[in-house]
Amino acid sequence: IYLKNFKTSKFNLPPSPSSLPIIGNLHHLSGLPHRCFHNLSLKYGPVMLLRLGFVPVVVISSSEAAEAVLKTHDLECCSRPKTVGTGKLSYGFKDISFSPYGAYWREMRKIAVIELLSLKKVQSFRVALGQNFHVDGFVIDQERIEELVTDGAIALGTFTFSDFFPGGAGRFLDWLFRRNKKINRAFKELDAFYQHVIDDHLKPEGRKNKDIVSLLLDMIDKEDADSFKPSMDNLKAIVMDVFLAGIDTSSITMIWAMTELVRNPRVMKKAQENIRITLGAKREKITEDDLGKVEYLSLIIKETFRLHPPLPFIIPRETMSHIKIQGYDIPPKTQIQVNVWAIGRDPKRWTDPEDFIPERFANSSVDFRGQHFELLPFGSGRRMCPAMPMGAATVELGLMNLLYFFDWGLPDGMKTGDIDMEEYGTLSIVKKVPLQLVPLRRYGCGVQEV
Ligand code: HEM
Repeated sequence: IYLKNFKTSKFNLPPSPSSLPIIGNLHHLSGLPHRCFHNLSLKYGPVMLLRLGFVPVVVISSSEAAEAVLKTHDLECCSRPKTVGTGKLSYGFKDISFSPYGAYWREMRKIAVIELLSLKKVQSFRVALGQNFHVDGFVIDQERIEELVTDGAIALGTFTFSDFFPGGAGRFLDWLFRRNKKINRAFKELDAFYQHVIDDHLKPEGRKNKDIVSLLLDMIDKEDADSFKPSMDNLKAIVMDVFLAGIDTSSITMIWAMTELVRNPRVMKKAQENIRITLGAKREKITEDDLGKVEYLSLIIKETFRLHPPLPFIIPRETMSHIKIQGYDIPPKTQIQVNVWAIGRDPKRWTDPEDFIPERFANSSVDFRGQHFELLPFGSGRRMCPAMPMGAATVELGLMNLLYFFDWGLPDGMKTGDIDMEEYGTLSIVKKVPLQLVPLRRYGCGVQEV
């Protein structure tokens, strides 16, 4: 498996006059791919070609090239490549995130945007999952649920040999090295969990809950012949999207935000002062009505998304026809990986790119809604995250609660310099060593030592 400078690839028309240097054998490249490709892009440019087996993969690492893919050529780049892992966990591409572009995806996405993921549904979604965590007799408890989110996200991002060597050879290697084992195990447990959630909703008292699952069950029951009728597999596939794409991404962002705040006491202090002054003393509760009130918190969230986008490569795209990106020819069926992590740390775009400085967004119109290609945590274009308002609101509400009600410190003997920043994961990137914080004082209704 070789990584080549894209300029030297056979896709480049007219052919590049330069020779065909091989940058390196993948075995010699160390670190997680988003970091590794960031370093390579600084040397070789923002558009690179990677060959994985028989599959050409183009890696994009600048805001200009990302704009060309996600805006100028959005329609030609809005399908998704199929992998064994995504196919298995999405019940044969019956979800929204991994289904190829076409009529089926359009139908599912419409339902998601109109019915399921609008901001007013945040509350009902939360209640639905909360109830189902604690049903007696079901082996999956809160702790296992948390692990399942991680295992599922890892299975989605796991590559098998068949993904890059289609046909018998790939299948044989997968069988030999048991590459599908983890994917199948995660699928089995997740499927049992979704089934349990559905069974619970089918009980008379469960149907009263107007949440994402009961909405889909209502659609299955509908007699109307003209409207789209999801199957049980559709339903489970969408619950998979919500469960893995939704929960994982928001919690990862909150953890990285708290990590950066503890490492940067000046920012933490300013954030808490801003939140407490804006919301007033003696609050018992902070709710959705408080969203958008604290300007400095919105800067912190942008800065967290810049340095730690939970999906460092947005979900991969696949070209559907021939396109040209910055003068390079890219044929159909090429996988495109947009490295938003690298774009967020591009030294040409950001001053002191590695430092956590929320103030860089003050007096700036740059936000994460898919119109500014230097900050793309939710992607952009037709396949952009349909739940962006819900995802951003969940992060803001979580942080506001943590920062208003508590002062935070590190466990005894630990200094800010000791906080481990290592990352871990395949599709979504989490903090490898769990963040440990100690609540020191409680605010609201009088200050108390904890
Ligand atoms: C902080 C929170 C979140 C982040 C950073 C995030 C990020 C993303 C990204 C980068 C994509 C791919 C976009 C592209 O290809 O251009 C995506 C797609 C998607 N996200 Fe999110 N997401 C978040 C929250 C959520 C939540 C809460 C849900 C569901 C409840 C959700 C459901 C989806 C779905 C269904 C897709 C696939 C869209 C499609 O392929 O048409 N996401 N998300």
